[in-house]
Amino acid sequence: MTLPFGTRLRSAMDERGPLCVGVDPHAALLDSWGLTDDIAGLERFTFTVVEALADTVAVFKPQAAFFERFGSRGVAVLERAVGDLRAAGGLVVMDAKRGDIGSTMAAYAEAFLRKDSPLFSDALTVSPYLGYGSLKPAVDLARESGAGLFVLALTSNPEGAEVQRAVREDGRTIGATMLAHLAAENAGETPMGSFGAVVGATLGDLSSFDLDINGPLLAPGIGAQGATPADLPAVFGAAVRNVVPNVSRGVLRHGPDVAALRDSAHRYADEIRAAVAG
Ligand SMILES: O=c1ccn([C@@H]2O[C@H](COP(=O)(O)O)[C@@H](O)[C@H]2O)c(=O)[nH]1
Repeated sequence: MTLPFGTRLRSAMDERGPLCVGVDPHAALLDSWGLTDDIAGLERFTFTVVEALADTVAVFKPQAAFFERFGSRGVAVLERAVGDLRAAGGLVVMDAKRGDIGSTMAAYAEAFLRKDSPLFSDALTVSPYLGYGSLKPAVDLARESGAGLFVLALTSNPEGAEVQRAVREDGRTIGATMLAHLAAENAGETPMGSFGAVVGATLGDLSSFDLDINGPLLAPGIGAQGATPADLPAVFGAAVRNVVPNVSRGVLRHGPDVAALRDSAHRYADEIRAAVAG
């Protein structure tokens, strides 16, 4: 029987360190690695990351858009990468940010969260901006498959505030409302639930939000977007223990040298561990 995502995530971060590396084959990164911006370049980039990091990093977050831009052949590379990363013991959070009316959401959920799907991932990022309830098919299938979700709550980009900090009639912000839904989803789970929030590491002091959702907080924004591991305690407060810090370009820019990629990931993991232990 598959253990729930929250349980597997806690073990993976305890064993391999609290780091999520993004697999984001930007055209600019392919170029800086001396690769062509085509399927051959995509494959070389992706499987170099797999070779360098699959056996040492806890969590990987492939950004689906960078594979989808090459059509079906790009998606085939993504499928193989997900399989290889999982086979080497890494957890895969598919960053596809899916969200739609419930009946369509059920199909998105099948694509990423049904155990025999070619793109089955340990967790999926989802957008709740068609209403949190529209995510129910994904919540239900994730529970059945032992997978997880990361719901966009307080994103790392400055534009997110106009939606996520908007205040509802009951006085709560939209972001706080999403966090409350997730806390309800995770109630009573140990060591933590499987339903996480995306909360940017770039956002400064978040003490006005209740981040205690008893679930993981996926924190993009470290490295290229300007946040650092040392910022994490001030941003997340007591919830820092449940933070899954993501670094994409900050690690990937060290390729294509396999040893340099590994060194960079280990440095980030060490810095994050020190900051969290603080
Ligand atoms: O709020 C969000 C949600 C997702 N992302 C994604 O994370 C990575 C960040 O990449 P860096 O190179 O480390 O900046 C990327 O895939 C984004 O789409 C985010 O940045 N913010």
